[in-house]
Amino acid sequence: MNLQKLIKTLKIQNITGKTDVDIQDIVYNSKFARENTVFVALVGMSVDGHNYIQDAYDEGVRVFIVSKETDIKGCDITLITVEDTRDALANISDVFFCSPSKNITVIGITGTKGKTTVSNYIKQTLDNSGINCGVIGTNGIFFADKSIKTVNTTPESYEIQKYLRQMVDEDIKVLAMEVSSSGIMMKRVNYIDFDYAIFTNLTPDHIGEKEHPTFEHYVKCKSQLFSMSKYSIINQDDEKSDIMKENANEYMTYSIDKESDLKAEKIIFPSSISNIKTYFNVDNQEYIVNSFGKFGVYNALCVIAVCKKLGLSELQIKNGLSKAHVKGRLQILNIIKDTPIIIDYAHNEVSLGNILKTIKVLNPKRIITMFGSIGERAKHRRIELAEVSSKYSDIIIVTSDNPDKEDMKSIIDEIVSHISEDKLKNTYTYINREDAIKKAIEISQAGDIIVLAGKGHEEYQLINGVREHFSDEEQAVKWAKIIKNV
Ligand SMILES: CC(=O)N[C@H]1[C@@H](OP(=O)(O)OP(=O)(O)OC[C@H]2O[C@@H](n3ccc(=O)[nH]c3=O)[C@H](O)[C@@H]2O)O[C@H](CO)[C@@H](O)[C@@H]1O[C@H](C)C(=O)N[C@@H](C)C(=O)N[C@H](CCC(=O)O)C(=O)O
Ligand SMILES: Nc1ncnc2c1ncn2[C@@H]1O[C@H](COP(=O)(O)OP(=O)(O)OP(=O)(O)O)[C@@H](O)[C@H]1O
Repeated sequence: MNLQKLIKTLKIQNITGKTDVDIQDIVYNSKFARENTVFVALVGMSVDGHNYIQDAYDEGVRVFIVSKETDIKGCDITLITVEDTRDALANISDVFFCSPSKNITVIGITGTKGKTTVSNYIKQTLDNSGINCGVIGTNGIFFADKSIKTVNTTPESYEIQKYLRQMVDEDIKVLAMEVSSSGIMMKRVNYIDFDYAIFTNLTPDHIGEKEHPTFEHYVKCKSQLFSMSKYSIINQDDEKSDIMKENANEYMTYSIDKESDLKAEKIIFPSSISNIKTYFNVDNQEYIVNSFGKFGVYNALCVIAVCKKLGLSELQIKNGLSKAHVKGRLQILNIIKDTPIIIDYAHNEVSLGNILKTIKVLNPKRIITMFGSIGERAKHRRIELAEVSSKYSDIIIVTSDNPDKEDMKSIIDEIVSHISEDKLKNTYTYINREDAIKKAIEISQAGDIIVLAGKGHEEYQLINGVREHFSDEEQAVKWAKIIKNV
């Protein structure tokens, strides 16, 4: 594409050098820099992309988009200065891939919890009715027969636009995309033409270094999605629903407790862990969701609301929803007789609390909870997870969960220091997550429920910047076979 065309809608402060040049791709990491590309210098949380302009030049790049002064000189350079390079990256990526979001129905899902579950339920329900749907989110990017791993829940704008283009070209009709607050803050979803925005819920999370400075900032970032979208679907029961409504253009609401446009009634929660189906009615129609707790119903309501808007019949929605499952979300392994193992991505207070509270109602002999907490970020979770697990578990096993460059033992010690006095005697610690899973299985007895929390679908452990292969499911199956002879 000609550079003049690529930057035609960019808000440019200053430009030097020639613009009548051919551009074959866009890069924002010098490691991928090559001839005939534009390098966009992003100011990151760890380093500043402007420091890599020379590296990109050495690799052959001659066109740079920057927001600061740079030392780079040369008569062959085109230097475009803008106020915000993240917004510029989103802008030119949209232009480069010919605005694909205008040719596909885009559903953005935001909220502290439920994004992955709702987006995958939507995909499975639509696919089941013959409407091709793609997903972008924590578990990866999925469309047609493609499955691409993601580092971020909401990838960089360039990647979103690139995969949107591929989806449109592959005749995908709908995209269900998780929109994280960091994604909004980092302008990764700017210039996307959202048809629907779904609000699941909001509680304090992702606050701290490298994320949001305050809860208010987190709320504000989330709420921006609703002004970007044509139509919003909002959880009426959530305390923050008013802020989302204020930002919405047109909206409808869903609920369990308050009055709303789509209210779940006659809810029957599962009475046994071996069959976790929840039944409920909406407008006198019975629906089933493979989940438990109120949150399972809230997630299902999001799916019903958006699928109705997309024109699916009640029967189509019922059929699709009743079959929907998501890897690592309330995934139950019934491999040890009378001792179910639940693998769940719960890694903050709300999600772990929800699961443990719901399990408690099923009256297990004991709840054995294994978890850790991420290194370097969201440090408040260490206190919250310790407190919530102390409240509902009989036995606690604290271990590692993506420590990255932080010392694993000190994270574990910090968690343990917040476990309640009465639960300390029933608390074990293992730096190695495999040892922790082994211990949980070793001490389990018939009637217990084991909860392996935090990693869900993840197939790695992030240690010192390296993703080493690790899967809770694989380890649980392995040690159940060895210890319990299953
Ligand atoms: C803290 C943070 O947000 N970091 C994100 C950031 O990573 P980064 O550390 O590589 O950025 P950086 O190192 O400061 O680099 C700045 C710029 O220099 C460039 N660079 C860097 C090195 C080099 O040699 N050459 C070079 O050009 C980089 O490509 C980048 O453009 O940019 C990367 C690429 O876009 C992201 O993958 C990465 O997300 C990390 C993995 C992360 O943990 N992000 C979290 C906070 C996050 O975004 N989470 C949300 C979910 C949470 C929520 O619900 O809000 C998500 O959507 O995933
Ligand atoms: N609507 C909900 N409300 C509260 N908790 C939920 C909800 N839906 C799912 N959960 C719990 O939170 C965990 C994470 O769910 P899910 O991955 O769908 O949320 P998410 O918003 O994508 O999370 P994250 O931002 O951590 O990626 C689930 O495994 C479940 O324990």
